Amino acid sequence: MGEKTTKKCRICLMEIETEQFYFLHNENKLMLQFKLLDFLPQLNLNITPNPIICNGSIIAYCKWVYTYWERLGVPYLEPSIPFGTNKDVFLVKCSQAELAAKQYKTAKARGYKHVGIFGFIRPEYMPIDLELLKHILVKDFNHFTDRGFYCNEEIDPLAGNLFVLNGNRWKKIRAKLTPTFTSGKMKLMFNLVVECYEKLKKSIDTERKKGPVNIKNFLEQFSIDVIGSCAFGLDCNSFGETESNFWKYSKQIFAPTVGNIIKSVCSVYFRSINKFFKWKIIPSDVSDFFLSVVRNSAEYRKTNNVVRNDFLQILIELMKGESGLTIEEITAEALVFFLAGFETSSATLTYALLELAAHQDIQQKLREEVKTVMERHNQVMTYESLKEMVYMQQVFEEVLRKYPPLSFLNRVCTEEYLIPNTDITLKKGTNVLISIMGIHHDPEYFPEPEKFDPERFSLENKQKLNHFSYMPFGEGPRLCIGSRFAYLQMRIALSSLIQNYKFTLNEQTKLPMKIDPKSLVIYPMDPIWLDVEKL
Ligand code: HEM
Repeated sequence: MGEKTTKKCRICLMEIETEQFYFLHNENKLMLQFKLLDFLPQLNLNITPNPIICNGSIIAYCKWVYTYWERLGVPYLEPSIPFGTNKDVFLVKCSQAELAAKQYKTAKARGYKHVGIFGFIRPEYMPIDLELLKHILVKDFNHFTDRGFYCNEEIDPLAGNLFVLNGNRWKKIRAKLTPTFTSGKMKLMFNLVVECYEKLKKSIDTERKKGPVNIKNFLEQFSIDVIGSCAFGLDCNSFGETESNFWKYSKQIFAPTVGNIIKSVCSVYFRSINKFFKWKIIPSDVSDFFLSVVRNSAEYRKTNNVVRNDFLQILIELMKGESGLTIEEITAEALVFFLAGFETSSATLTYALLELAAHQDIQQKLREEVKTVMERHNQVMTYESLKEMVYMQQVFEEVLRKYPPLSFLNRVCTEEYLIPNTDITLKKGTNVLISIMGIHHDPEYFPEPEKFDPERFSLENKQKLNHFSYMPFGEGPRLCIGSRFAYLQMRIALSSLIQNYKFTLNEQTKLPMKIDPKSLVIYPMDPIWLDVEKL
């Protein structure tokens, strides 16, 4: 065994083995270290602390921080040292989505219009009142332009993507990418998605003969194929026997390893730690893989005069001209289309099939609509024919209400902000958390929220909805850029599946379904087993 290296704690001056540094060392001390890293450069103090004073002062410091919202006059939820109000997420008892929804529900039940919470020792603000939401997301957007994630484009170029970028950098890239998602561009990608669906169908056909199908896996593979084809110009062969590199590296980004979890937590709550250690969000081998895929595809297309109707082609075009994007920038965007689009779309399709299997009457009604529209179009599926499937849209809207894949929105206060109709000022740097799941499950807006009922989104009922009570794709200038594409692939898959197969719940499916507490997107923890009968 090699020699163990040690590191000296900068607060209590103890020697600790490097690999155990984060885990065995007292968490509280670590928290204070984190916080001091934020403040030390500004204070310019020469501190020589000792362990006993350190422990006591940490607790005192946390207690003082936890009076933050009280001092500001904002009602708050009771925190505990050192997790703040995030304890259940950290003990992996529930997902961040469920916790935020619970916090929303508690605050609403107490009649609060907004509530203060704490991510460790960082105060976070959660608006409850829909008018406040409207201000933060739309009317006063210039005070909340960023999500507040850490990103260092110099050492981690692929992390500098649309989802993470801040301020003017975000504005510039968003303006360049917006034309990528027009209806015209979506139409051009239609056939690429249909090709991926054909592979899904073939593979479901083989699998269903063997017994119940774990539908979640199949829809994941379909989504990977779609985005691999459209954003990277690749045939990912996710349904193949051997594991493709694309599948392997993609999974690596989402893997809930201890390292990934620490980095993600720090990138939201302790940004200065990421800055200090120069941590990369995207591991080097993953970055190298995606960069080489995009570089090779771009060069191949240029040399062989190949033009393909996909995102990559549009991104390659954006490299032209003086202010054109670099190869790193276009790779970062192709990658974010994948990261933001893969699990969200596959989770929505999975929940749709789960609900349809549990509600045979809704499944049959949807099948009849698909058949009628297909007959009207001589059995030819087109971009336009899919849009005629009004009930299917209602089904998706209800699925996205009940299971919003990205179930909370992040913003950070980028300029001091006077909360409307109060004398309370939010400080620059305050994190804002909006619980979409909480709002979508609020009986004031959606009576009997646990009931799956696509009629909520009939033309007539939709008109009665408060716009800000339903936002599965977010709201304001930072809303999801890829919703059209998500709908394109989801409509193609669902209409074809429903036309060809009947889905029923298999007894192996555990209900009520549990959400994976380690996943950021609300994702089923266990497989969803369905019996699939060919029609
Ligand atoms: C059912 C599928 C999807 C859902 C529910 C969803 C939901 C969301 C939500 C809630 C946000 C945050 C919006 C906000 O902060 O206001 C977001 C942002 C984003 N989404 Fe999606 N999304 C989906 C599919 C996709 C797809 C397919 C793509 C790309 C091809 C995509 C690309 C993005 C990007 C790039 C952002 C960041 C936008 C920005 O900050 O300017 N999403 N999405």
